[in-house]
This record gives sequence, structure tokens and C-alpha cells, in this order.
Amino acid sequence: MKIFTGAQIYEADKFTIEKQQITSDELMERVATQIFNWLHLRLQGAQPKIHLFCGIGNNGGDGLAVARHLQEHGYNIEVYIVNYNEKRTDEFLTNLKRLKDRNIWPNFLTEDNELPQIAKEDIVLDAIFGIGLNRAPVSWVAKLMNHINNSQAFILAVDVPSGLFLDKVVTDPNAIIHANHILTFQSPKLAFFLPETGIYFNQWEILDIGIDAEYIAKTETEFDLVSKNEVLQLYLPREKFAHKGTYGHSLIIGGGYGKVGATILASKGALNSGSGLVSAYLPRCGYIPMQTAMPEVMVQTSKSDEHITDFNFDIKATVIGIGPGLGQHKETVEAFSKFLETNTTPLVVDADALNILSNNKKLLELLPEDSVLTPHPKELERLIGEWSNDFDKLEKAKAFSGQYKCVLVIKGAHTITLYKGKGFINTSGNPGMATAGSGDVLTGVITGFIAQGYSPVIAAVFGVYLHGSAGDLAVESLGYQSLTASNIANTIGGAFIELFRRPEAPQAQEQQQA
Ligand SMILES: NC(=O)C1=CN([C@@H]2O[C@H](COP(=O)(O)OP(=O)(O)OC[C@H]3O[C@@H](n4cnc5c(N)ncnc54)[C@H](O)[C@@H]3O)[C@@H](O)[C@H]2O)[C@@H](O)CC1
Ligand SMILES: [K+]
Repeated sequence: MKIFTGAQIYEADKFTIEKQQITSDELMERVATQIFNWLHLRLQGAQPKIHLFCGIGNNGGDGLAVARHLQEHGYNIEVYIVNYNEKRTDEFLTNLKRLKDRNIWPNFLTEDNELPQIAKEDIVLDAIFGIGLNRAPVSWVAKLMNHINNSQAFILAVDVPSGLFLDKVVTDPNAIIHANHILTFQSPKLAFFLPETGIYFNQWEILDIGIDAEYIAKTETEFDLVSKNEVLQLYLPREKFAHKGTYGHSLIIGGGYGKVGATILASKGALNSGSGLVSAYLPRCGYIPMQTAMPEVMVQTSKSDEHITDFNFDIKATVIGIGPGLGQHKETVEAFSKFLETNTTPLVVDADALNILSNNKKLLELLPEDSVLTPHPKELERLIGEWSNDFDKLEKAKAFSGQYKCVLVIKGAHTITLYKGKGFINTSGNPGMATAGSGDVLTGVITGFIAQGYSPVIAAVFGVYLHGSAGDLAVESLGYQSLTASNIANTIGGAFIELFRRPEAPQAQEQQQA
């Protein structure tokens, strides 16, 4: 799903209005009807007090139009105009007049007003600011926002939590609504998925307001959201006459004394994601553990017992996943550097292999084009340097992936894969996956996908999704605390099956009664 910028959303509204020959007011009415239906479906006529806080722009206009629908259906409402600005939009004014025509008189709030009483059983509709916010709200508005947040009432945000910018971080953490739920229009917003800006709400949901399909199809976006629908289109079906050679040969390189497990997890990831063959190259101490844990994996060893000191293996791999448990021993660094000078096999680079590259940036130039790098935040910082905020991080990471022509996978709650200036934001996964070895499994999964013939960027996007989805399935029976990397690796098969599971068809009325 495409993630539009603020400018694109305004453009999409304009395009839709012209093409569908509707007025801006009619588009707002669609929005308001959808929000009203959402609330009505859930409230079913229940009568909690609904406080509607409306700004003076079109976000406020949405709020006023919802207020009218709620009043027409007998709900118990209180409307407030948060009068932070004199520049009211036409749509706001039209909807204000419609309210007044129905004898609904909003409370106009300014700096001098007392803060309204909100009980924790009440509902708040937050329509103070939408995507038009371009500077931090003034202090009395921030105070009001704080008051709303502290009420413990259920807060439903219209389009975005008021105070959230689309393209920069919040400077005053007191000047933003903490929403329970966001009803956002047509496209999710980038800020929902970044660690610094994604903390101001619990859930988001898209309302389809009928933005023109042609605009959506033809407009290129900098970021896409990746869910099941997107990855299903990437899936390469298995052929009837396939043999193990059809699906490639993954080689996992890593491991050291006390860290052989990392390579076992990565090998499991590669094997379970469908790699035809998997080999591992380890120091000698890894030979028995690997052969015992993974009978399917072929093993060769470096000369030394405790860490890799040479890359003299005799394995014709389709792709190499390197780094889990590798360590940064002087001899390992030297051997890895030498290996990079001649290697042409596609690489997935993780963990200590990334750290070695960070310590010697010249080595980055030796990576084969389209290598996949999978840093966690600390490893990313070592690679690209410090960033001032999440938006700055994305810019720096994008520049890095362009400079070194690589696929950069920024691991996090919403892992972002960057390639050729475009970002793919993952939606699967859960906090239980922040556990030892989870990244090693991911390295293996991406390696396994490349082995099967997926391009590196698709392998990364698909692999990240499937890895997260395996975590989501596994957590259902284990809970967040007990989820382990082995569980994730063992549930990859389930995640494949889940991809093709269709939602259950609703049962016919007669059958239910029988
Ligand atoms: N036809 C349309 O344009 C549609 C707009 N929609 C709604 O319109 C919203 C965007 O509306 P607007 O562009 O009017 O903007 P907002 O309603 O988000 O903000 C209102 C105005 O306040 C001013 N402002 C920004 N930051 C401020 C600050 N810190 N203090 C004081 N004033 C500030 C800006 O001039 C801004 O235009 C969307 O989020 C969505 O809710 C929807 O109704 C869909 C259709
Ligand atoms: K809002």
C-alpha cells in the first residue's frame, strides 16, 4: 500500500474533486459519514458523552460534520471549537453554519477558558489539527491537549493525532494528543511507523474516502507499506518437476567459540524458508554442534578451533549469509577482508560482519552490488553515523544504500527495507521478537529467499514479512516473554501456510440455525 506525503494527499484530494466533479465540501461529507458510521456501529445507540474538539481548518470541519450526524442520530454530544487561529477554512465555516442551523452551539475555546470536564467513561473526537499542522501548537492548546490526554477517556483521532507532523518529529511532547485509535484517510502516514513518532497512538485504521483510483495507481511514493496482500504478489510458486538444485544453495558463514548457535539459527532460517541446499562454514568447534542440531546442513570448517581464520571452503553457493556469531578477531577481520576482494557471490551481511565493515568503510566498496545489509539500530549507527531524528535517519540510510548500491534493512518494530531511494515498511511482527537470535533467523530467511531466485530486494521485503509473521503465529501459543528465535524459525512453515489461508466464508443463515 502506498504511503503518500502531505503534499500528495492534498494533490489527491484536488484531483478527486476535479475528476469526480464533486465539491471539497462533498468530500468532507464522505469523510464525516464514514467516521460517523464507524462510531455508530460500535456505539449502537449507547449514550456516552462524546466531546468533539474541532480546530478551525478542514480537520475541524470534519469534526463539525461528524457532530451533525451524531446529533441527528440522538447522541449526547458537546462540541468545542479550539480557536487557535483566525484563518478558518470555507468547509469549516459551512459546517459550523449547518450546526448552528440545527441549534447546536459549540463552545469557543480560547486561552482564557476553563478546561472542560471530561469523564473517563466519555469519548473524545480529536479534530483539532490534521495534516495541515506546520508548527508546534501554542501553549494554551498544548495545555488543552494535555488535559484531554489525562482524562483517560477513549480518544478517537480524525486523520492523525493532533500535534503529529507528517515529516518531522514532535518537538514538544506535551503538545500532542495520545490517541487510542486513529481513523486516517485513504493512506497510512509515514510518521505512524517510526519509533519517535509512532508512540502517540495504539491503533490506526484506514477509511476509504474514494480518492480517485487513477491518482493512486499513477503516483509514485517514496514509501510503501508491506502487508500480506503485497507479499502474496511476490511469491514464486514451486514447480512440479523441481529438485533441490532448483532452489539454490545457501551458505551460512559465522560462528565462534560460544556462538555457534547463531549459525544454527541462521541455517534453520535458510532451510525453513525454502533454500534447496544449506551449507555452513564455521570454526572447528562448530562442527559437531551444527551436524547434531541440523542433519540437513552440510558443514565445512576453517582451520582454527575457535574463530574463522580463513575462507578456504569448497562450496559453490548461490548466496552467502555472513556474520551471525562471527566475532571480530583480528584474523577473522583479515580473512574476511581478503575474501571480499575476490568474492562475487551475492551476500547477506549481518552482525559482526557489519561491524567489521563499519570499522573499515573501504571494505564497503568491495561488496557485490545489491548485497543485503541487515543492521539493528546500533549497527546502523556504526554504519551511517549518528542521526538527529528518525526522518534524518531515513535520509542518511537512503544515501548510504545509494552510495554502496545495497539493500539496507533497518531492523525495528516496523523494519524498513531501503533500496534505490524507495522504502518498504513491514507490518508483521511483535515485541516478543526482540529476543536473542531473532536477527540470525532473519539473516537465514533472506539468504534462503535469494537462493531460491528472489531478487535481493524482494528477498529482503518478503523475508522480513515472513519472519515477522512467523513470530506473530508463534506468539499466539507462547506469549511475548517465552517466544524464542528457535520458535520463530520453526514457525516459518506455518507463516507460509498463513499467507494462503483465506478468511473463512460466512456461514449461510439456515446452516447456523440447523
Ligand atoms: N478536501 C479536503 O481538503 C479534505 C480535507 N480533509 C481534512 O483536512 C485536514 C487538513 O486540513 P487543513 O489543511 O485545513 O489543515 P488542518 O485542519 O490540519 O490545520 C488547520 C490550519 O491551521 C494552521 N496551522 C498549522 N499549524 C498551526 C499551529 N501550530 N497553530 C495554529 N495554526 C496552525 C494551518 O494554516 C492549517 O492549514 C486533513 O487532515 C483531513 O482531516 C478531509 O476532510 C478530506 C478532504
Ligand atoms: K486530528
